Amino acid sequence: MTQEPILTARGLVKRYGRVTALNSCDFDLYPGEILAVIGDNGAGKSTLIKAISGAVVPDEGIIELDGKQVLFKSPIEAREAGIETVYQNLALSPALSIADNMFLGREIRKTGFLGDWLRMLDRPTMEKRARDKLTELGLMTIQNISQAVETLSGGQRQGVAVARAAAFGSKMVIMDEPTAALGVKESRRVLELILDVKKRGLPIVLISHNMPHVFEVADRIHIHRLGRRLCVIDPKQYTMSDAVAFMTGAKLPPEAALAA
Ligand SMILES: Nc1ncnc2c1ncn2[C@@H]1O[C@H](COP(=O)(O)OP(=O)(O)OP(=O)(O)O)[C@@H](O)[C@H]1O
Repeated sequence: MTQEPILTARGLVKRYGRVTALNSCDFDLYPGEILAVIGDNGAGKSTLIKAISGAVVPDEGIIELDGKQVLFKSPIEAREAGIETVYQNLALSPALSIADNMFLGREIRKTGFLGDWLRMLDRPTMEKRARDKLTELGLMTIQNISQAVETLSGGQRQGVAVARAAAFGSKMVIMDEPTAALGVKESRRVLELILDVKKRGLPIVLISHNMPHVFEVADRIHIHRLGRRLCVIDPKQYTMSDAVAFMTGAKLPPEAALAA
């Protein structure tokens, strides 16, 4: 890779009592790429993602965003720095509308007294921005912006969560198992959405156990094993069974992948 990474991590360590969830873990995300993170259950993928997104503060190690060292003490700090995460449980409020969900926690207030003092929301602006973003991502065909999220299908909800992340993530978007709870058709739509987000220039970290999905969309695959990055592979040069063999320790990755 000739470009500089957007985000790098070196030597991350996170211990939970006697369990070492991250054991001197390195990580690199480059501009414009979809980087999949795969690994066995308990390998430490979620902990790595939490360290990058501010949900967990590592005990040791360095994270740099755009070449500057960062230490996020909360997900809000990571969000403010441009790192958006779509969690498995989506963190949407079912009873609220699509527009309200898109702006959850970052509502736009009316200007002047009404907003500053009465905390009144600028709903028309929020609805317009939500509509624009969903249209841009090809999601407006299925949704009415003031519809409650609880009336949407799983795939549509995932769409709202991804659109929200794409709308606010200025540096990168992290997606934790975005297709895990979805049917075949809905998964397809979400994969297309991920590719759309990439086309718009945002790099994506995709954590997934679904090998066909990973091999379909990823530019590079970070294989995580025993709390650290074992290797990074190009999905065009390896098969799914190679990836699983590296992940489980059945086969050692070649030197070139280890150095990646
Ligand atoms: N909050 C916590 N308290 C104690 N131990 C934890 C905590 N979070 C994670 N761990 C432990 O850290 C290790 C790594 O867990 P992590 O969830 O990061 O793995 P993972 O690769 O995401 O697994 P999975 O694919 O099953 O979600 C595991 O042994 C897990 O039990």
